[in-house]
Amino acid sequence: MLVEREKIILVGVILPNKTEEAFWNSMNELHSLAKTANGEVADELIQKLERVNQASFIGSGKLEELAALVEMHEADVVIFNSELSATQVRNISAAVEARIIDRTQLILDIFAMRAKSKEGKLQVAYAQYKYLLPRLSGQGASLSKLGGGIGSRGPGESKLEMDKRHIREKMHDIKAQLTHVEQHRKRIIERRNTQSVFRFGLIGYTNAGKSTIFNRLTNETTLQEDKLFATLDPTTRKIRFSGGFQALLTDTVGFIQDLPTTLIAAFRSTLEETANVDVLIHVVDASNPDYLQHETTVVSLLEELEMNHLPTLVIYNKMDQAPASFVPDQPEHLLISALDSVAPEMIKQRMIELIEKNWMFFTMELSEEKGKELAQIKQQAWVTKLEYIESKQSYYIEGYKPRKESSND
Ligand SMILES: Nc1nc2c(ncn2[C@@H]2O[C@H](COP(=O)(O)OP(=O)(O)OP(=O)(O)O)[C@@H](O)[C@H]2O)c(=O)[nH]1
Ligand SMILES: [Mg+2]
Repeated sequence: MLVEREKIILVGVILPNKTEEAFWNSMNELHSLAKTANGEVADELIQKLERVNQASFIGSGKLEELAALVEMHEADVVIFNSELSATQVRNISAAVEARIIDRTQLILDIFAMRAKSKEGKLQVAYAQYKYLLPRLSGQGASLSKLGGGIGSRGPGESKLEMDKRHIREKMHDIKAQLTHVEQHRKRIIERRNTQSVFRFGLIGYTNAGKSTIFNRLTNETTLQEDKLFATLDPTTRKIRFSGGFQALLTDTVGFIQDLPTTLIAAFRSTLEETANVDVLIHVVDASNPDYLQHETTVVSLLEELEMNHLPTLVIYNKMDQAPASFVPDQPEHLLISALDSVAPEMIKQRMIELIEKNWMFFTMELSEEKGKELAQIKQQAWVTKLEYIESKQSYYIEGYKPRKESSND
Protein backbone atom coordinates (compact mmCIF):
# COMPACT_ATOMS: atom_id res chain seq x y z
CA MET A 1 0.00 0.00 0.00
CA LEU A 2 1.40 3.37 -0.97
CA VAL A 3 0.79 6.13 1.51
CA GLU A 4 1.59 9.67 0.51
CA ARG A 5 4.45 10.94 2.62
CA GLU A 6 3.19 13.40 5.17
CA LYS A 7 5.05 16.60 5.95
CA ILE A 8 6.24 16.78 9.51
CA ILE A 9 7.56 19.41 11.88
CA LEU A 10 9.49 18.18 14.90
CA VAL A 11 9.38 20.07 18.18
CA GLY A 12 11.88 19.63 21.00
CA VAL A 13 12.50 21.37 24.29
CA ILE A 14 15.97 21.54 25.82
CA LEU A 15 15.59 21.17 29.58
CA PRO A 16 18.22 21.55 32.29
CA ASN A 17 17.95 17.88 33.35
CA LYS A 18 19.56 16.58 30.15
CA THR A 19 22.82 17.46 28.41
CA GLU A 20 22.52 19.22 25.06
CA GLU A 21 24.31 16.30 23.43
CA ALA A 22 21.72 13.85 24.77
CA PHE A 23 19.01 16.20 23.56
CA TRP A 24 20.35 16.35 20.00
CA ASN A 25 20.80 12.60 19.92
CA SER A 26 17.16 12.17 20.90
CA MET A 27 16.12 14.67 18.20
CA ASN A 28 18.07 12.65 15.62
CA GLU A 29 16.30 9.55 16.84
CA LEU A 30 12.92 11.29 16.54
CA HIS A 31 13.90 12.17 12.99
CA SER A 32 14.59 8.48 12.20
CA LEU A 33 11.34 7.48 13.86
CA ALA A 34 9.41 10.00 11.74
CA LYS A 35 11.07 8.68 8.58
CA THR A 36 10.29 5.13 9.62
CA ALA A 37 6.61 6.14 9.86
CA ASN A 38 6.81 7.28 6.21
CA GLY A 39 7.01 10.94 7.11
CA GLU A 40 9.11 13.68 5.56
CA VAL A 41 10.60 16.08 8.09
CA ALA A 42 10.18 19.64 6.77
CA ASP A 43 11.53 21.55 9.76
CA GLU A 44 12.46 21.48 13.43
CA LEU A 45 11.50 23.89 16.17
CA ILE A 46 13.66 23.96 19.30
CA GLN A 47 13.17 25.87 22.53
CA LYS A 48 15.35 26.06 25.62
CA LEU A 49 13.26 26.19 28.78
CA GLU A 50 13.73 25.92 32.54
CA ARG A 51 10.63 23.72 32.66
CA VAL A 52 7.93 22.78 30.19
CA ASN A 53 4.84 24.92 29.87
CA GLN A 54 1.95 23.08 31.58
CA ALA A 55 -0.61 24.53 29.18
CA SER A 56 1.08 24.21 25.82
CA PHE A 57 4.42 22.46 26.41
CA ILE A 58 6.30 25.27 24.61
CA GLY A 59 5.91 28.96 25.45
CA SER A 60 3.07 30.98 23.94
CA GLY A 61 5.40 32.98 21.67
CA LYS A 62 6.95 29.73 20.41
CA LEU A 63 3.46 28.35 19.81
CA GLU A 64 2.74 31.24 17.41
CA GLU A 65 6.03 30.55 15.69
CA LEU A 66 4.99 26.91 15.31
CA ALA A 67 1.65 27.90 13.80
CA ALA A 68 3.45 30.08 11.25
CA LEU A 69 5.93 27.31 10.45
CA VAL A 70 3.11 24.83 9.87
CA GLU A 71 1.42 27.26 7.53
CA MET A 72 4.62 28.01 5.63
CA HIS A 73 5.48 24.33 5.02
CA GLU A 74 1.86 23.24 4.75
CA ALA A 75 2.77 20.57 7.28
CA ASP A 76 0.35 17.77 8.11
CA VAL A 77 1.72 16.67 11.44
CA VAL A 78 3.65 18.13 14.36
CA ILE A 79 5.55 15.63 16.48
CA PHE A 80 6.72 16.55 19.99
CA ASN A 81 9.83 14.89 21.35
CA SER A 82 8.17 14.08 24.71
CA GLU A 83 4.90 12.77 26.01
CA LEU A 84 2.12 15.40 25.97
CA SER A 85 -0.82 15.66 28.36
CA ALA A 86 -4.41 15.81 27.09
CA THR A 87 -4.57 19.52 27.99
CA GLN A 88 -1.39 20.31 26.11
CA VAL A 89 -2.61 18.51 22.99
CA ARG A 90 -5.92 20.39 23.20
CA ASN A 91 -4.29 23.78 23.58
CA ILE A 92 -1.69 23.23 20.90
CA SER A 93 -4.34 21.89 18.50
CA ALA A 94 -6.42 25.02 19.03
CA ALA A 95 -3.51 27.19 17.88
CA VAL A 96 -1.94 25.04 15.16
CA GLU A 97 -3.56 23.76 11.96
CA ALA A 98 -2.02 20.28 11.95
CA ARG A 99 -2.31 16.96 13.72
CA ILE A 100 -0.48 17.07 17.03
CA ILE A 101 1.16 13.88 18.22
CA ASP A 102 3.90 12.98 20.67
CA ARG A 103 6.85 10.59 20.65
CA THR A 104 4.87 7.82 22.35
CA GLN A 105 2.10 7.99 19.74
CA LEU A 106 4.68 7.92 16.98
CA ILE A 107 6.31 4.78 18.41
CA LEU A 108 2.91 3.15 18.94
CA ASP A 109 2.10 4.03 15.35
CA ILE A 110 5.26 2.41 14.01
CA PHE A 111 4.54 -0.66 16.09
CA ALA A 112 1.02 -0.79 14.66
CA MET A 113 2.44 -0.56 11.17
CA ARG A 114 5.05 -3.26 11.77
CA ALA A 115 3.15 -5.84 13.80
CA LYS A 116 2.54 -8.92 11.69
CA SER A 117 1.55 -11.71 14.04
CA LYS A 118 -1.85 -11.87 15.64
CA GLU A 119 -0.29 -11.49 19.06
CA GLY A 120 1.82 -8.52 18.00
CA LYS A 121 -1.22 -6.75 16.57
CA LEU A 122 -3.27 -7.38 19.70
CA GLN A 123 -0.46 -6.17 21.96
CA VAL A 124 -0.09 -2.93 20.02
CA ALA A 125 -3.83 -2.31 19.88
CA TYR A 126 -3.99 -2.81 23.64
CA ALA A 127 -1.12 -0.37 24.19
CA GLN A 128 -2.82 2.19 21.94
CA TYR A 129 -6.08 2.02 23.85
CA LYS A 130 -4.21 2.22 27.13
CA TYR A 131 -2.46 5.36 25.92
CA LEU A 132 -5.72 6.83 24.70
CA LEU A 133 -7.90 6.15 27.71
CA PRO A 134 -6.61 8.83 30.12
CA ARG A 135 -6.48 11.31 27.23
CA LEU A 136 -10.07 10.98 26.13
CA SER A 137 -11.85 13.48 28.35
CA GLY A 138 -12.73 16.69 26.57
CA GLN A 139 -10.55 15.83 23.61
CA GLY A 140 -13.44 15.49 21.20
CA ALA A 141 -12.38 18.34 19.00
CA SER A 142 -8.83 17.20 18.46
CA LEU A 143 -9.75 13.53 18.17
CA SER A 144 -12.15 14.18 15.33
CA LYS A 145 -9.24 15.67 13.42
CA LEU A 146 -7.66 12.23 13.27
CA GLY A 147 -8.35 10.42 10.07
CA GLY A 148 -5.53 8.21 8.86
CA GLY A 149 -1.87 8.97 8.47
CA ILE A 150 0.94 9.14 10.99
CA GLY A 151 -0.17 8.84 14.58
CA SER A 152 -3.57 7.50 13.74
CA ARG A 153 -2.98 3.99 12.49
CA GLY A 154 -4.39 1.17 14.53
CA PRO A 155 -7.74 1.82 16.13
CA GLY A 156 -9.53 3.81 13.44
CA GLU A 157 -11.39 7.08 13.75
CA SER A 158 -14.72 5.67 14.70
CA LYS A 159 -13.17 3.50 17.36
CA LEU A 160 -11.19 6.41 18.72
CA GLU A 161 -14.46 8.20 19.31
CA MET A 162 -15.94 5.43 21.38
CA ASP A 163 -16.53 6.44 24.92
CA LYS A 164 -14.34 5.23 27.73
CA ARG A 165 -16.63 2.38 28.63
CA HIS A 166 -16.45 1.04 25.12
CA ILE A 167 -12.70 1.31 25.12
CA ARG A 168 -12.49 -0.54 28.40
CA GLU A 169 -14.67 -3.29 27.00
CA LYS A 170 -12.49 -3.45 23.93
CA MET A 171 -9.36 -3.69 26.08
CA HIS A 172 -10.95 -6.43 28.12
CA ASP A 173 -11.74 -8.30 24.94
CA ILE A 174 -8.20 -7.92 23.59
CA LYS A 175 -6.81 -9.14 26.91
CA ALA A 176 -8.91 -12.29 26.66
CA GLN A 177 -7.73 -12.96 23.11
CA LEU A 178 -4.16 -12.29 24.17
CA THR A 179 -4.36 -14.79 27.00
CA HIS A 180 -5.48 -17.37 24.48
CA VAL A 181 -2.66 -16.66 21.98
CA GLU A 182 -0.11 -16.45 24.77
CA GLN A 183 -1.05 -19.88 26.06
CA HIS A 184 -0.56 -21.29 22.60
CA ARG A 185 2.88 -19.66 22.34
CA LYS A 186 3.84 -20.84 25.81
CA ARG A 187 3.05 -24.41 24.81
CA ILE A 188 5.34 -24.08 21.80
CA ILE A 189 8.10 -22.62 23.97
CA GLU A 190 7.66 -25.37 26.56
CA ARG A 191 7.87 -28.04 23.89
CA ARG A 192 11.02 -26.40 22.63
CA ASN A 193 12.46 -26.29 26.13
CA THR A 194 12.09 -30.02 26.60
CA GLN A 195 14.35 -30.52 23.61
CA SER A 196 17.99 -30.31 24.56
CA VAL A 197 18.94 -27.56 22.18
CA PHE A 198 21.31 -24.70 22.92
CA ARG A 199 19.52 -21.42 22.42
CA PHE A 200 20.87 -17.96 21.63
CA GLY A 201 18.77 -14.79 21.70
CA LEU A 202 19.70 -11.66 19.75
CA ILE A 203 18.77 -8.45 21.50
CA GLY A 204 19.82 -4.83 21.19
CA TYR A 205 18.90 -1.30 20.33
CA THR A 206 16.81 -0.78 17.22
CA ASN A 207 18.82 -0.64 13.98
CA ALA A 208 21.94 -2.20 15.61
CA GLY A 209 22.09 -4.94 12.97
CA LYS A 210 20.42 -7.86 14.77
CA SER A 211 18.44 -9.08 11.75
CA THR A 212 21.48 -8.73 9.48
CA ILE A 213 23.46 -10.96 11.84
CA PHE A 214 20.50 -13.32 12.19
CA ASN A 215 20.23 -13.69 8.42
CA ARG A 216 23.94 -14.22 7.95
CA LEU A 217 23.98 -16.94 10.60
CA THR A 218 20.84 -18.77 9.55
CA ASN A 219 20.87 -18.01 5.82
CA GLU A 220 17.40 -16.64 6.22
CA THR A 221 15.98 -13.40 5.03
CA THR A 222 13.94 -11.71 7.68
CA LEU A 223 13.30 -8.08 6.95
CA GLN A 224 16.48 -6.08 7.49
CA GLU A 225 16.16 -2.40 6.82
CA ASP A 226 17.66 0.92 7.69
CA LYS A 227 14.51 1.73 9.57
CA LEU A 228 13.70 1.54 13.23
CA PHE A 229 11.76 -1.46 14.47
CA ALA A 230 12.11 -3.37 11.22
CA THR A 231 11.61 -6.52 13.26
CA LEU A 232 8.67 -6.64 15.58
CA ASP A 233 7.74 -10.26 15.90
CA PRO A 234 10.34 -12.68 17.17
CA THR A 235 11.64 -15.29 14.75
CA THR A 236 13.51 -18.44 15.71
CA ARG A 237 15.63 -20.50 13.34
CA LYS A 238 18.31 -23.16 13.37
CA ILE A 239 22.00 -22.42 13.06
CA ARG A 240 24.06 -25.27 11.72
CA PHE A 241 27.61 -25.82 12.84
CA SER A 242 30.22 -28.09 11.32
CA GLY A 243 29.67 -31.79 12.00
CA GLY A 244 25.89 -31.39 11.94
CA PHE A 245 25.43 -29.76 15.34
CA GLN A 246 22.45 -27.41 15.57
CA ALA A 247 21.53 -24.58 17.90
CA LEU A 248 18.60 -22.15 17.87
CA LEU A 249 18.79 -18.40 17.35
CA THR A 250 15.98 -15.93 18.00
CA ASP A 251 15.79 -12.47 16.45
CA THR A 252 13.79 -9.90 18.41
CA VAL A 253 12.33 -6.41 18.40
CA GLY A 254 14.78 -3.56 18.91
CA PHE A 255 14.93 -1.56 22.14
CA ILE A 256 14.59 2.22 22.34
CA GLN A 257 15.16 4.80 25.06
CA ASP A 258 12.16 6.19 26.93
CA LEU A 259 10.09 3.29 25.72
CA PRO A 260 6.45 4.21 26.29
CA THR A 261 5.37 2.44 29.47
CA THR A 262 2.26 1.26 27.64
CA LEU A 263 4.54 -0.74 25.37
CA ILE A 264 6.60 -2.49 28.03
CA ALA A 265 4.01 -5.28 28.35
CA ALA A 266 4.07 -5.78 24.60
CA PHE A 267 7.85 -5.94 24.77
CA ARG A 268 7.79 -8.41 27.57
CA SER A 269 5.68 -10.83 25.59
CA THR A 270 7.70 -10.54 22.39
CA LEU A 271 10.86 -11.03 24.40
CA GLU A 272 9.49 -14.05 26.17
CA GLU A 273 10.92 -16.20 23.42
CA THR A 274 14.31 -15.00 24.56
CA ALA A 275 13.57 -15.17 28.28
CA ASN A 276 14.76 -18.75 28.54
CA VAL A 277 17.65 -18.79 26.14
CA ASP A 278 21.03 -20.07 27.28
CA VAL A 279 22.96 -17.01 26.14
CA LEU A 280 21.94 -13.51 25.11
CA ILE A 281 23.78 -11.80 22.27
CA HIS A 282 23.57 -8.06 22.76
CA VAL A 283 24.24 -6.28 19.45
CA VAL A 284 25.50 -2.69 19.67
CA ASP A 285 25.89 -0.30 16.72
CA ALA A 286 29.47 0.85 17.34
CA SER A 287 29.16 3.51 14.63
CA ASN A 288 26.39 5.36 16.47
CA PRO A 289 27.73 8.32 18.49
CA ASP A 290 25.13 7.50 21.12
CA TYR A 291 26.06 3.82 21.46
CA LEU A 292 26.81 4.07 25.20
CA GLN A 293 23.33 5.41 25.88
CA HIS A 294 21.93 2.61 23.73
CA GLU A 295 23.82 0.02 25.76
CA THR A 296 22.55 1.50 29.00
CA THR A 297 18.97 1.54 27.71
CA VAL A 298 19.17 -2.13 26.75
CA VAL A 299 20.75 -3.16 30.06
CA SER A 300 18.16 -1.34 32.17
CA LEU A 301 15.29 -2.74 30.10
CA LEU A 302 16.74 -6.22 30.60
CA GLU A 303 16.70 -5.57 34.33
CA GLU A 304 13.11 -4.47 34.15
CA LEU A 305 12.24 -7.59 32.19
CA GLU A 306 14.17 -9.74 34.71
CA MET A 307 16.49 -11.08 32.06
CA ASN A 308 19.73 -9.60 33.35
CA HIS A 309 20.88 -12.85 34.96
CA LEU A 310 21.48 -14.49 31.58
CA PRO A 311 25.06 -14.83 30.33
CA THR A 312 25.58 -12.17 27.68
CA LEU A 313 27.98 -11.70 24.80
CA VAL A 314 28.22 -8.15 23.47
CA ILE A 315 28.77 -7.82 19.73
CA TYR A 316 29.96 -4.40 18.64
CA ASN A 317 28.71 -4.26 15.07
CA LYS A 318 29.21 -1.84 12.14
CA MET A 319 32.91 -1.61 12.96
CA ASP A 320 33.41 -0.64 9.29
CA GLN A 321 31.81 2.70 10.16
CA ALA A 322 32.94 3.08 13.76
CA PRO A 323 35.33 5.93 14.53
CA ALA A 324 39.00 4.97 14.99
CA SER A 325 38.71 6.17 18.58
CA PHE A 326 36.08 3.51 19.41
CA VAL A 327 36.69 1.62 22.67
CA PRO A 328 34.49 -1.30 23.73
CA ASP A 329 33.26 -0.94 27.28
CA GLN A 330 32.21 -4.53 27.95
CA PRO A 331 34.83 -7.15 28.81
CA GLU A 332 33.07 -10.06 27.04
CA HIS A 333 32.78 -8.75 23.50
CA LEU A 334 33.35 -9.29 19.81
CA LEU A 335 34.09 -6.60 17.24
CA ILE A 336 32.62 -7.22 13.80
CA SER A 337 30.97 -5.81 10.75
CA ALA A 338 27.98 -7.99 9.93
CA LEU A 339 28.47 -7.20 6.25
CA ASP A 340 32.00 -8.63 6.32
CA SER A 341 32.36 -12.12 4.81
CA VAL A 342 34.23 -13.48 7.84
CA ALA A 343 31.61 -12.26 10.35
CA PRO A 344 29.47 -15.44 10.51
CA GLU A 345 32.49 -17.65 11.22
CA MET A 346 33.78 -15.23 13.87
CA ILE A 347 30.42 -15.26 15.63
CA LYS A 348 30.02 -19.02 15.35
CA GLN A 349 33.49 -19.52 16.83
CA ARG A 350 32.46 -17.44 19.83
CA MET A 351 29.15 -19.26 20.07
CA ILE A 352 30.98 -22.58 20.32
CA GLU A 353 33.12 -21.21 23.17
CA LEU A 354 29.93 -20.15 24.94
CA ILE A 355 28.35 -23.56 24.45
CA GLU A 356 31.43 -25.25 25.89
CA LYS A 357 31.35 -22.90 28.84
CA ASN A 358 27.66 -23.38 29.62
CA TRP A 359 27.19 -27.07 28.85
CA MET A 360 28.71 -30.14 30.50
CA PHE A 361 31.71 -32.06 29.18
CA PHE A 362 31.01 -35.76 28.51
CA THR A 363 32.72 -38.81 27.13
CA MET A 364 31.08 -42.01 25.93
CA GLU A 365 31.53 -45.11 23.84
CA LEU A 366 28.98 -46.20 21.30
CA SER A 367 29.01 -49.47 19.44
CA GLU A 368 29.37 -49.11 15.69
CA GLU A 369 25.92 -50.54 14.90
CA LYS A 370 24.26 -47.56 16.54
CA GLY A 371 24.63 -45.31 13.52
CA LYS A 372 21.27 -43.65 14.01
CA GLU A 373 22.08 -42.76 17.60
CA LEU A 374 25.42 -41.37 16.57
CA ALA A 375 23.80 -39.06 14.06
CA GLN A 376 21.42 -37.85 16.74
CA ILE A 377 24.23 -37.23 19.21
CA LYS A 378 26.15 -35.25 16.60
CA GLN A 379 23.14 -33.05 16.03
CA GLN A 380 22.17 -32.48 19.66
CA ALA A 381 25.52 -32.40 21.42
CA TRP A 382 28.59 -30.44 20.47
CA VAL A 383 31.01 -33.24 19.60
CA THR A 384 34.66 -32.26 19.88
CA LYS A 385 36.23 -35.69 19.36
CA LEU A 386 35.04 -38.76 17.51
CA GLU A 387 37.33 -41.75 17.12
CA TYR A 388 36.75 -45.26 15.87
CA ILE A 389 38.26 -47.88 18.17
CA GLU A 390 39.12 -50.86 15.97
CA SER A 391 39.59 -53.35 18.83
CA LYS A 392 36.17 -52.62 20.35
CA GLN A 393 34.32 -51.96 17.09
CA SER A 394 32.90 -48.84 18.64
CA TYR A 395 33.20 -45.07 18.66
CA TYR A 396 34.79 -42.98 21.36
CA ILE A 397 32.99 -39.64 21.69
CA GLU A 398 33.93 -36.47 23.56
CA GLY A 399 31.88 -33.32 23.64
CA TYR A 400 29.45 -31.05 25.47
CA LYS A 401 25.81 -31.65 26.32
CA PRO A 402 23.14 -29.90 28.42
CA ARG A 403 23.72 -29.89 32.18
CA LYS A 404 20.16 -30.95 32.76
CA GLU A 405 19.04 -34.12 31.03
CA SER A 406 15.94 -33.34 29.03
CA SER A 407 12.76 -35.24 29.82
CA ASN A 408 12.61 -37.08 26.50
CA ASP A 409 16.19 -38.33 26.53
N1 LIG B 1 27.76 -0.29 7.54
C1 LIG B 1 27.16 -1.31 8.14
N2 LIG B 1 25.82 -1.40 8.10
C2 LIG B 1 25.24 -2.46 8.72
C3 LIG B 1 26.01 -3.45 9.40
N3 LIG B 1 25.16 -4.34 9.93
C4 LIG B 1 23.91 -3.93 9.61
N4 LIG B 1 23.96 -2.80 8.88
C5 LIG B 1 22.81 -2.04 8.34
O1 LIG B 1 22.09 -1.47 9.43
C6 LIG B 1 20.70 -1.41 9.12
C7 LIG B 1 19.88 -2.04 10.22
O2 LIG B 1 20.09 -3.41 10.25
P1 LIG B 1 19.03 -4.45 10.84
O3 LIG B 1 19.70 -5.77 10.79
O4 LIG B 1 17.70 -4.30 10.21
O5 LIG B 1 18.95 -3.92 12.35
P2 LIG B 1 18.04 -4.48 13.56
O6 LIG B 1 18.90 -4.42 14.77
O7 LIG B 1 17.49 -5.80 13.19
O8 LIG B 1 16.92 -3.37 13.65
P3 LIG B 1 15.40 -3.48 14.25
O9 LIG B 1 14.78 -4.74 13.72
O10 LIG B 1 14.79 -2.24 13.73
O11 LIG B 1 15.53 -3.47 15.73
C8 LIG B 1 20.53 -2.10 7.76
O12 LIG B 1 20.46 -1.10 6.78
C9 LIG B 1 21.80 -2.92 7.62
O13 LIG B 1 22.17 -3.13 6.29
C10 LIG B 1 27.44 -3.31 9.40
O14 LIG B 1 28.20 -4.11 9.96
N5 LIG B 1 27.94 -2.23 8.76
MG1 LIG C 1 15.56 -6.43 13.06
